[in-house]
Amino acid sequence: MSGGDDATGADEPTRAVAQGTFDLVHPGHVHYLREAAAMADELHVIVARSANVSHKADPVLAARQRRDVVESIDAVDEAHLGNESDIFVPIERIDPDVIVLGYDQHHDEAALSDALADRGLDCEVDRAGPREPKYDDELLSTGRIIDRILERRG
Ligand SMILES: Cc1cc2nc3c(=O)[nH]c(=O)nc-3n(C[C@H](O)[C@H](O)[C@H](O)COP(=O)(O)O)c2cc1C
Ligand SMILES: Nc1ncnc2c1ncn2[C@@H]1O[C@H](COP(=O)(O)OP(=O)(O)OP(=O)(O)O)[C@@H](O)[C@H]1O
Repeated sequence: MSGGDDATGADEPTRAVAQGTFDLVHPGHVHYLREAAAMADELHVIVARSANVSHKADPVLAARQRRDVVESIDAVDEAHLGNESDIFVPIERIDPDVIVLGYDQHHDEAALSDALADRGLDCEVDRAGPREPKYDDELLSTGRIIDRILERRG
Protein backbone atom coordinates (compact mmCIF):
# COMPACT_ATOMS: atom_id res chain seq x y z
CA MET A 1 0.00 0.00 0.00
CA SER A 2 1.37 3.47 -0.76
CA GLY A 3 1.06 6.68 1.23
CA GLY A 4 -2.29 8.48 0.88
CA ASP A 5 -3.10 12.18 0.74
CA ASP A 6 -4.85 13.70 3.73
CA ALA A 7 -7.04 16.80 3.58
CA THR A 8 -3.96 19.09 3.75
CA GLY A 9 -2.23 17.30 0.89
CA ALA A 10 0.56 15.92 3.12
CA ASP A 11 1.66 12.36 2.35
CA GLU A 12 0.76 10.24 5.41
CA PRO A 13 2.17 6.72 5.77
CA THR A 14 -0.51 4.03 5.71
CA ARG A 15 -0.77 1.82 8.80
CA ALA A 16 -1.63 -1.86 9.21
CA VAL A 17 -2.48 -3.47 12.56
CA ALA A 18 -1.84 -7.11 13.48
CA GLN A 19 -2.71 -8.62 16.85
CA GLY A 20 -2.35 -11.77 18.91
CA THR A 21 -0.85 -13.37 22.00
CA PHE A 22 2.68 -14.07 20.65
CA ASP A 23 3.73 -16.28 23.57
CA LEU A 24 6.96 -18.13 22.56
CA VAL A 25 7.44 -16.60 19.10
CA HIS A 26 7.78 -19.04 16.16
CA PRO A 27 8.08 -18.79 12.32
CA GLY A 28 4.26 -18.85 11.89
CA HIS A 29 4.12 -15.53 13.77
CA VAL A 30 6.91 -14.08 11.59
CA HIS A 31 5.04 -15.16 8.43
CA TYR A 32 1.84 -13.43 9.67
CA LEU A 33 3.68 -10.23 10.59
CA ARG A 34 5.50 -10.10 7.22
CA GLU A 35 2.21 -10.54 5.35
CA ALA A 36 0.58 -7.83 7.45
CA ALA A 37 3.56 -5.47 6.95
CA ALA A 38 3.27 -5.86 3.15
CA MET A 39 -0.25 -4.36 3.33
CA ALA A 40 0.81 -0.86 4.47
CA ASP A 41 3.79 1.45 5.00
CA GLU A 42 3.92 0.82 8.77
CA LEU A 43 3.03 -2.22 10.87
CA HIS A 44 1.68 -1.77 14.41
CA VAL A 45 1.09 -4.88 16.52
CA ILE A 46 -1.28 -5.11 19.49
CA VAL A 47 -0.20 -7.73 22.02
CA ALA A 48 -3.11 -9.33 23.91
CA ARG A 49 -3.33 -9.03 27.71
CA SER A 50 -3.53 -12.35 29.55
CA ALA A 51 -7.00 -11.43 30.86
CA ASN A 52 -8.28 -11.35 27.27
CA VAL A 53 -6.77 -14.70 26.23
CA SER A 54 -9.86 -16.64 27.16
CA HIS A 55 -10.02 -19.40 24.54
CA LYS A 56 -6.76 -21.18 25.52
CA ALA A 57 -4.35 -21.56 28.42
CA ASP A 58 -2.89 -18.40 29.98
CA PRO A 59 0.30 -17.14 28.31
CA VAL A 60 3.57 -18.25 29.93
CA LEU A 61 5.31 -14.91 29.36
CA ALA A 62 4.31 -11.47 30.69
CA ALA A 63 2.64 -9.12 28.22
CA ARG A 64 5.56 -6.63 28.32
CA GLN A 65 8.06 -9.37 27.47
CA ARG A 66 5.84 -10.59 24.59
CA ARG A 67 5.57 -6.99 23.35
CA ASP A 68 9.35 -6.44 23.49
CA VAL A 69 10.07 -9.63 21.49
CA VAL A 70 7.44 -8.78 18.84
CA GLU A 71 8.89 -5.27 18.49
CA SER A 72 12.32 -6.75 17.75
CA ILE A 73 11.02 -8.47 14.58
CA ASP A 74 12.13 -6.63 11.41
CA ALA A 75 8.64 -6.41 9.89
CA VAL A 76 7.28 -4.58 12.96
CA ASP A 77 7.45 -0.80 13.37
CA GLU A 78 5.81 -0.62 16.79
CA ALA A 79 4.32 -3.14 19.23
CA HIS A 80 1.71 -1.95 21.75
CA LEU A 81 0.36 -3.53 24.92
CA GLY A 82 -3.33 -4.26 24.40
CA ASN A 83 -5.99 -2.53 26.46
CA GLU A 84 -7.35 -4.69 29.28
CA SER A 85 -11.02 -3.86 28.88
CA ASP A 86 -11.71 -2.33 25.45
CA ILE A 87 -9.93 -3.67 22.37
CA PHE A 88 -10.89 -0.58 20.35
CA VAL A 89 -8.89 1.86 22.52
CA PRO A 90 -5.51 1.07 20.84
CA ILE A 91 -7.22 1.00 17.42
CA GLU A 92 -8.59 4.52 17.96
CA ARG A 93 -5.09 5.71 18.91
CA ILE A 94 -3.26 4.00 16.02
CA ASP A 95 -5.99 4.86 13.47
CA PRO A 96 -5.01 2.10 10.98
CA ASP A 97 -5.97 1.81 7.30
CA VAL A 98 -6.21 -1.98 7.58
CA ILE A 99 -6.58 -4.54 10.38
CA VAL A 100 -5.04 -7.86 9.36
CA LEU A 101 -6.50 -10.90 11.13
CA GLY A 102 -4.42 -14.05 11.47
CA TYR A 103 -5.41 -17.07 9.39
CA ASP A 104 -6.99 -18.87 12.39
CA GLN A 105 -8.11 -15.94 14.55
CA HIS A 106 -11.63 -16.41 15.87
CA HIS A 107 -12.75 -12.83 15.14
CA ASP A 108 -15.44 -12.55 12.46
CA GLU A 109 -14.49 -10.13 9.67
CA ALA A 110 -18.01 -8.77 9.07
CA ALA A 111 -18.74 -8.29 12.79
CA LEU A 112 -15.40 -6.48 13.25
CA SER A 113 -16.10 -4.21 10.24
CA ASP A 114 -19.52 -3.34 11.72
CA ALA A 115 -18.01 -2.57 15.13
CA LEU A 116 -15.39 -0.29 13.50
CA ALA A 117 -18.07 1.54 11.50
CA ASP A 118 -20.20 2.00 14.66
CA ARG A 119 -17.23 3.81 16.24
CA GLY A 120 -16.71 5.94 13.15
CA LEU A 121 -13.42 4.21 12.23
CA ASP A 122 -12.75 4.01 8.50
CA CYS A 123 -10.60 0.87 8.27
CA GLU A 124 -10.50 -2.24 6.09
CA VAL A 125 -10.37 -5.75 7.55
CA ASP A 126 -8.26 -8.39 5.79
CA ARG A 127 -6.99 -11.85 6.71
CA ALA A 128 -3.46 -13.31 6.33
CA GLY A 129 -2.77 -16.87 5.18
CA PRO A 130 -1.09 -19.75 7.05
CA ARG A 131 2.61 -20.51 6.79
CA GLU A 132 3.22 -23.84 5.08
CA PRO A 133 5.77 -25.92 7.04
CA LYS A 134 9.22 -25.79 5.39
CA TYR A 135 10.33 -29.18 6.72
CA ASP A 136 8.98 -32.09 8.77
CA ASP A 137 8.92 -31.29 12.45
CA GLU A 138 8.58 -27.49 12.05
CA LEU A 139 6.45 -26.49 15.06
CA LEU A 140 4.22 -23.56 14.03
CA SER A 141 2.03 -23.23 17.10
CA THR A 142 2.80 -22.04 20.63
CA GLY A 143 0.47 -24.71 22.04
CA ARG A 144 2.36 -27.45 20.20
CA ILE A 145 5.74 -26.09 21.33
CA ILE A 146 4.53 -26.22 24.94
CA ASP A 147 3.20 -29.78 24.43
CA ARG A 148 6.64 -30.77 23.11
CA ILE A 149 8.37 -29.18 26.12
CA LEU A 150 6.10 -31.08 28.50
CA GLU A 151 6.70 -34.36 26.61
CA ARG A 152 10.48 -33.97 26.61
CA ARG A 153 11.14 -32.14 29.87
CA GLY A 154 8.00 -32.65 31.95
C1 LIG B 1 -8.77 -5.42 16.10
C2 LIG B 1 -8.34 -6.14 17.35
C3 LIG B 1 -7.83 -5.41 18.40
C4 LIG B 1 -7.46 -6.07 19.59
N1 LIG B 1 -7.01 -5.33 20.63
C5 LIG B 1 -6.75 -5.94 21.82
C6 LIG B 1 -6.40 -5.18 22.98
O1 LIG B 1 -6.33 -3.96 22.98
N2 LIG B 1 -6.14 -5.88 24.12
C7 LIG B 1 -6.21 -7.25 24.21
O2 LIG B 1 -5.96 -7.79 25.27
N3 LIG B 1 -6.58 -7.98 23.13
C8 LIG B 1 -6.85 -7.36 21.94
N4 LIG B 1 -7.26 -8.10 20.86
C9 LIG B 1 -7.53 -9.52 21.07
C10 LIG B 1 -6.34 -10.43 20.95
O3 LIG B 1 -5.39 -9.91 20.09
C11 LIG B 1 -6.69 -11.83 20.48
O4 LIG B 1 -7.73 -11.87 19.57
C12 LIG B 1 -6.92 -12.81 21.58
O5 LIG B 1 -7.22 -12.36 22.80
C13 LIG B 1 -5.67 -13.65 21.68
O6 LIG B 1 -5.84 -14.79 20.97
P1 LIG B 1 -5.01 -15.19 19.63
O7 LIG B 1 -3.57 -14.94 19.87
O8 LIG B 1 -5.35 -16.63 19.47
O9 LIG B 1 -5.58 -14.33 18.52
C14 LIG B 1 -7.61 -7.48 19.68
C15 LIG B 1 -8.10 -8.21 18.60
C16 LIG B 1 -8.48 -7.56 17.44
C17 LIG B 1 -9.02 -8.34 16.29
N1 LIG C 1 1.56 -21.21 11.51
C1 LIG C 1 1.08 -19.98 11.37
N2 LIG C 1 0.95 -19.41 10.15
C2 LIG C 1 0.47 -18.15 10.02
N3 LIG C 1 0.04 -17.38 11.04
C3 LIG C 1 0.16 -17.89 12.28
C4 LIG C 1 0.69 -19.21 12.51
N4 LIG C 1 0.66 -19.44 13.84
C5 LIG C 1 0.13 -18.32 14.41
N5 LIG C 1 -0.16 -17.39 13.48
C6 LIG C 1 -0.81 -16.10 13.70
O1 LIG C 1 -0.10 -15.35 14.69
C7 LIG C 1 -1.04 -14.63 15.51
C8 LIG C 1 -0.77 -14.87 16.95
O2 LIG C 1 -0.87 -16.25 17.16
P1 LIG C 1 -0.98 -16.86 18.61
O3 LIG C 1 -0.22 -16.00 19.52
O4 LIG C 1 -2.38 -17.23 18.91
O5 LIG C 1 -0.07 -18.14 18.41
P2 LIG C 1 -0.38 -19.62 18.05
O6 LIG C 1 0.94 -20.20 17.80
O7 LIG C 1 -1.44 -19.70 16.96
O8 LIG C 1 -0.97 -20.17 19.43
P3 LIG C 1 -1.67 -21.57 19.76
O9 LIG C 1 -1.23 -22.55 18.71
O10 LIG C 1 -1.18 -21.88 21.12
O11 LIG C 1 -3.12 -21.24 19.69
C9 LIG C 1 -2.44 -15.14 15.13
O12 LIG C 1 -3.05 -14.15 14.36
C10 LIG C 1 -2.18 -16.37 14.31
O13 LIG C 1 -3.16 -16.55 13.28
